[in-house]
Amino acid sequence: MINVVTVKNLVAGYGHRVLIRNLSFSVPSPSFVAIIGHNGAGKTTLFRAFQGKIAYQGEILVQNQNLRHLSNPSGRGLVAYLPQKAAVNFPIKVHDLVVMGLFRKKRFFENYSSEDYALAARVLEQLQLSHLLNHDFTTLSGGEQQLVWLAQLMLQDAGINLLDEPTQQLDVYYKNKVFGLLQDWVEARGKTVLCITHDLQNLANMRGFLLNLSKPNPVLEPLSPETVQENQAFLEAGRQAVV
Ligand SMILES: Nc1ncnc2c1ncn2[C@@H]1O[C@H](COP(=O)(O)OP(=O)(O)OP(=O)(O)O)[C@@H](O)[C@H]1O
Repeated sequence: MINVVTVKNLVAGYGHRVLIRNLSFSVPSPSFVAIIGHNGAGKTTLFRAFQGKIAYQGEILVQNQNLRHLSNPSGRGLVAYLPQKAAVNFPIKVHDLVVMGLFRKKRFFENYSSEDYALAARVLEQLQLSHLLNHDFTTLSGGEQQLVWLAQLMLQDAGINLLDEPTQQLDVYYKNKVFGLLQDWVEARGKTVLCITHDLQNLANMRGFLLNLSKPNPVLEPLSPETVQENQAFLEAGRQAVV
């Protein structure tokens, strides 16, 4: 069987500070996986390991291929990453930013076609952002900017998507909408989404798994109202001392 994502005996951190201690889990089929835990538990650090941005021990396999030995996994459409905060400090129209999600299909300096822009417009429509298409990205609210980045990531069409708090700045309406869209994306398009989030109340009715990095031995737990409630209570009870 080809596992979509397998993490084996992962150890990662910064210098002498080990944040991820011997983490192993396996996602056997395209799934939604919520990654939860207290601030500083190592959630973003886990994604940094996936991107090869920090040294780690152990193995990370995507579709049974060792990420450590894969060159340019994002260029190959294997893994896409949506960071917690991405800044743009020059004027750019929303649709020009979103269309860049198609970079894999373009050669260097090749222009985006009207078909490319039509694809970008369709993703923006799914996110109910069509009215912002011609707006300057830098003038949008924080939540609107977050949705535009999500549109760009969806256009990348990668198999495995690492999303770092994609709903952090969204209002309650959009939080629900984005989690619903991610669920559709997994189930209708066969995408795998690893999603760091503090929005536990949105997870209770999702299908997939959660991974609580604050637990002493984190494992994939199937999402259900009961597991979400148990993990919420666990996190509310406070942090465990790190020995
Ligand atoms: N480059 C770095 N060098 C040293 N320590 C770092 C570095 N980056 C992050 N840390 C520390 O590692 C810890 C874990 O950071 P990480 O960003 O993985 O947490 P997180 O679980 O994503 O938290 P949050 O929910 O607040 O986003 C934090 O205490 C942070 O200060």
